[in-house]
Amino acid sequence: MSKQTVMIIGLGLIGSSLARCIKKNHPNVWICGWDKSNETNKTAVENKVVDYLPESFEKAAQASDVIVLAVPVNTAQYYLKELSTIALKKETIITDTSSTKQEIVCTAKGYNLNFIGGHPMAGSHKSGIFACDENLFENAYYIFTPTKIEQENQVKQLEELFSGTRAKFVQLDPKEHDEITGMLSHLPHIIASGLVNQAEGFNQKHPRAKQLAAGGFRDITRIASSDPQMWTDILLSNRHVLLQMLSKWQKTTSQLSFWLENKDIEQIHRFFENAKEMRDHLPTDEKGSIPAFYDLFVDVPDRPGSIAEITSLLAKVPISLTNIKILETREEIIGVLQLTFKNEKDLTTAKMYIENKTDYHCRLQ
Ligand SMILES: NC(=O)C1=CN([C@@H]2O[C@H](COP(=O)(O)OP(=O)(O)OC[C@H]3O[C@@H](n4cnc5c(N)ncnc54)[C@H](O)[C@@H]3O)[C@@H](O)[C@H]2O)C=CC1
Ligand SMILES: O=C(O)C(=O)Cc1ccc(O)cc1
Repeated sequence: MSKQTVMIIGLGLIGSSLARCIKKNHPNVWICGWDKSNETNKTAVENKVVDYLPESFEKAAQASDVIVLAVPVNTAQYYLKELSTIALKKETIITDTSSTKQEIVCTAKGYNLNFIGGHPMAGSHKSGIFACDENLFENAYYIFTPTKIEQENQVKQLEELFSGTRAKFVQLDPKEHDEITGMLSHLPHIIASGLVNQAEGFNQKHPRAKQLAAGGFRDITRIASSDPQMWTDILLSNRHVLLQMLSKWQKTTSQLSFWLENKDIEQIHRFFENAKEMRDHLPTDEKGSIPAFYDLFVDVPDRPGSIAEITSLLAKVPISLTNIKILETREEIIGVLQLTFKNEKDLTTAKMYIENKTDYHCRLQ
């Protein structure tokens, strides 16, 4: 029997990370990559993210057992149309990674394609192949949106193929998927970007504000650094759901204005109390739709080599440090080192190590 062939269209953050996950558990699967960017294609082959780049899109699609669309939402629609004109193998499964599901599932149905919508609910504000991370999906939810009972077996095949993601596979109806992600992912992106935009005007009037931006503002606006084109596509694709959510959000802000005008202490307190109650009971040990980022902030003193001291100290400990960033927020110190870990255990171990072996001050926010 010939090797199973998987074609991945779009080798950016999600496509390249998925390719690595497939290879991890299925080294014999033959992965063929297709991206519009020559540089990305070159990087993918050089780093063995994919096995080969075909010359003919049509021939590659015909030879594939699974085709993964890991391109922007609108582009995925275009590829469905292309694939509908090609005589694929009867059993070939087409899946995607798009952040919205109703539109694409409907398009695929229109073309009578053997399509199973997919959405790994993990990612990053980074994009492109250089952000490739084979641990990106670990413990995150990976949603499939099959629409026919007969697809059950094919969902199992995809789960097996993607088992290297170590994600938690779940199934949702496409409409429910878009409502949930609208609430938990798309609306938060709108609000985060709105806050940053509002602060931009404010900063012009108060130049020192930017320097002081830290803590809460930084935390809740991280996702505003995401790719603008990707989010334009997502919003337009889920516009019906988001229009309803934005209208509800407007009611929330009007309500707050009203309480403030009337100095309604009780209502304002209840507003924060409700939110705290809900937030405190969210699961914390999984990525889910609210990505878990385990950050440790270390105040770095004005001493040469202090950053190197911390990083070399952590290199001796078996923990997974996923990101290091230097934040300059206070004038009396060089800055604050933001260390991001994969999980809470690693964060706690690192904090203990730094506190035991140095005199640097560690904070969780
Ligand atoms: N970034 C994230 O955190 C997540 C993104 N998604 C979804 O996954 C999909 C891919 O997102 P990312 O990998 O983050 O984006 P990305 O920007 O990192 O990668 C997209 C890739 O598609 C390629 N591409 C664009 N147009 C193309 C075309 N016409 N033909 C071939 N290749 C083309 C680009 O060159 C790029 O390499 C999107 O639909 C996004 O909504 C899903 C979960 C998380
Ligand atoms: O970086 C973050 O916090 C994200 O929100 C990542 C993300 C982006 C798009 C998705 O469809 C799912 C997850």
